[in-house]
Amino acid sequence: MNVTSPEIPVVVAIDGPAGSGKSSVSKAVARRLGYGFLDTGAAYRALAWHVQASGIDTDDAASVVASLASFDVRIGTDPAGYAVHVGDVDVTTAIRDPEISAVVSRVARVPEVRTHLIELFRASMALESRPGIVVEGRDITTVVAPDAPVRILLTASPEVRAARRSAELVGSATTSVGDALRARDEADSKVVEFMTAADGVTTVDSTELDFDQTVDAVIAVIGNIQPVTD
Ligand SMILES: Nc1ncnc2c1ncn2[C@@H]1O[C@H](COP(=O)(O)OP(=O)(O)OP(=O)(O)O)[C@@H](O)[C@H]1O
Ligand SMILES: Nc1ccn([C@@H]2O[C@H](COP(=O)(O)O)[C@@H](O)[C@H]2O)c(=O)n1
Repeated sequence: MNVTSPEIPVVVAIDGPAGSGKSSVSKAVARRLGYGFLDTGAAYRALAWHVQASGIDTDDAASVVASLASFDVRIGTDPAGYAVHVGDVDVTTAIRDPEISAVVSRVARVPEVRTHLIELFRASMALESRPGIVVEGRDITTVVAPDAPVRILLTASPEVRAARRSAELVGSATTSVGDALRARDEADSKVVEFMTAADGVTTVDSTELDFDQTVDAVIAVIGNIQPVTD
């Protein structure tokens, strides 16, 4: 596959449902290829954190939109030194809290929020200095970077996703974790389509694959991208 210019980073777009392995697999792929890594869900999570920290109700769309003016988010694209900041606060760990997962869809459904964050994502992609960038989320293959040379839908069965996620969360039963994933997918699906692959998008189903096999499967899809040298 050819890419138009050596200066423009190759974009690998990856979407998928909650807990499908998007961030961990994308980060590992980026590290292997020497690419950048952009976790777009982290921006929506950071906004949910900012809204709550500002004492705003996440259901109050007008106030959520107003909060964008003070939302100073920075998401690094170094897969080895991944960190998320809002202003001076390192929120890398805080935004993974199940409390944030439970409310993030409420801010992500607001159209002005999506427009604002999509602009930030595109700016970050354009500024990437590595030869490529793996960008993961829900609408990367369809809205953020529909022309990306590589577009992947990363899936796994709901049972396997719940089991993997509950293994991360000490003291959480698989059934309640599964319910939370399902509720988030249901809410997010009303806004963007990520449960089925759009035209031209390759599905990688990791249900029967271990982590390394999944990374290999994604890298196999990326295949032989060759930057065009003039
Ligand atoms: N193929 C795999 N085999 C085993 N474990 C996996 C595999 N893929 C991902 N995992 C594990 O599943 C868990 C969920 O992965 P991850 O957090 O990357 O998913 P995600 O899609 O980014 O989730 P979310 O949408 O909630 O942010 C992690 O513990 C990760 O290590
Ligand atoms: N492109 C995206 C990415 C994420 N979202 C919203 O953010 C939430 C958190 O995303 P994770 O990938 O960290 O799970 C997700 O549930 C969506 O509400 C989005 O809308 N678009």
